[in-house]
Amino acid sequence: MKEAGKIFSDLSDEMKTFATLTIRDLTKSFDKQHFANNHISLEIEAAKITAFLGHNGAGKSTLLNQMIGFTKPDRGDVCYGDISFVENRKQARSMMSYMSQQYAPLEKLTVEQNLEMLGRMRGLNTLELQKKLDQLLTDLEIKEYRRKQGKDLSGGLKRLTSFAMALIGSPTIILLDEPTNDVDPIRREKQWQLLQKLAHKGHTIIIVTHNLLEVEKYADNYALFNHGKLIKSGPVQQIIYQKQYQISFEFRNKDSLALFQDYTIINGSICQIEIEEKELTRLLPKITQELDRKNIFNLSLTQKNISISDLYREELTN
Ligand SMILES: Nc1ncnc2c1ncn2[C@@H]1O[C@H](COP(=O)(O)OP(=O)(O)OP(=O)(O)O)[C@@H](O)[C@H]1O
Repeated sequence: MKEAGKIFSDLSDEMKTFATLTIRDLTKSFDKQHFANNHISLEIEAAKITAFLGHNGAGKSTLLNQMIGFTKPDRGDVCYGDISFVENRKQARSMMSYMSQQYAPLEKLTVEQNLEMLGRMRGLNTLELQKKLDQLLTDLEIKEYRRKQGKDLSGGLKRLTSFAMALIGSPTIILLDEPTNDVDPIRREKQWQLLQKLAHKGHTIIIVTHNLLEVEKYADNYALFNHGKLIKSGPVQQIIYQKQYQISFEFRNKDSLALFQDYTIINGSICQIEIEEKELTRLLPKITQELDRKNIFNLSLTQKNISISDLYREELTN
């Protein structure tokens, strides 16, 4: 097993040595009846943004809490390369930053004092600290609020300060629980752009979010959870490139619809079927046959790409 401190001390600001974060059989029950996390196994790539998705109560925050070591798993492990974060909680916390759903800025400290505190804890010297702090405030367009105390910030500005606190000092692994909530559309874009920059440098970014449009636009990978279980995971682009076809036609005789399993009837005379690309070649000849028998009129075929919202609905609604 590699020495725990070794990988971390090797990392410079422009970090190059990154490992996969491996979650193995992670299980947690708070009441011995329901699983908040139910035997989760997942590999999280370095240099990527991975979005954790799922309904309220699906277990996403519990998983983050176990990764950083705030919650002890009943079983399982989280490993960064060869380092077990469950066995080395201190190590986990020195390599990770965590932005929780609750606001982080201390109320009596100003925005910059909050950031300075975190930057110093992560080992930045005065020069580096000022540079990073200025850069973050500029990138997030919150420079004008730098001398405001935590208690005087709006909800969105608290969220942005918490976000900057998670990023300052460029931790190797960054865990973010709903960081774009309450934030205006322009600054949200800035948040995602910052995360993409960090991912390009090799950082592991994990973000819990309910904003599927943002996931589609900015995240590399997704993991979908339901009732404590991991349902599906993979690259976001893999979903988007799956094609689905929508066939619709006008029918005279309902008997002709017996050919198809799932269809929707619109206005009593139009049948609509959604099929995947691989099903298209099987179904089209049948439909054409029906056309020949003059039961089907006005056939139309449209192609649509599947979005992450389609996948979410398909997997999580019955
Ligand atoms: N400290 C705790 N004590 C008891 N139950 C808890 C605790 N933390 C979480 N839970 C329960 O574990 C389950 C998962 O909660 P969790 O907060 O991880 O879900 P989530 O996916 O992050 O939800 P949301 O999207 O609403 O933030 C829920 O049933 C929740 O009530």
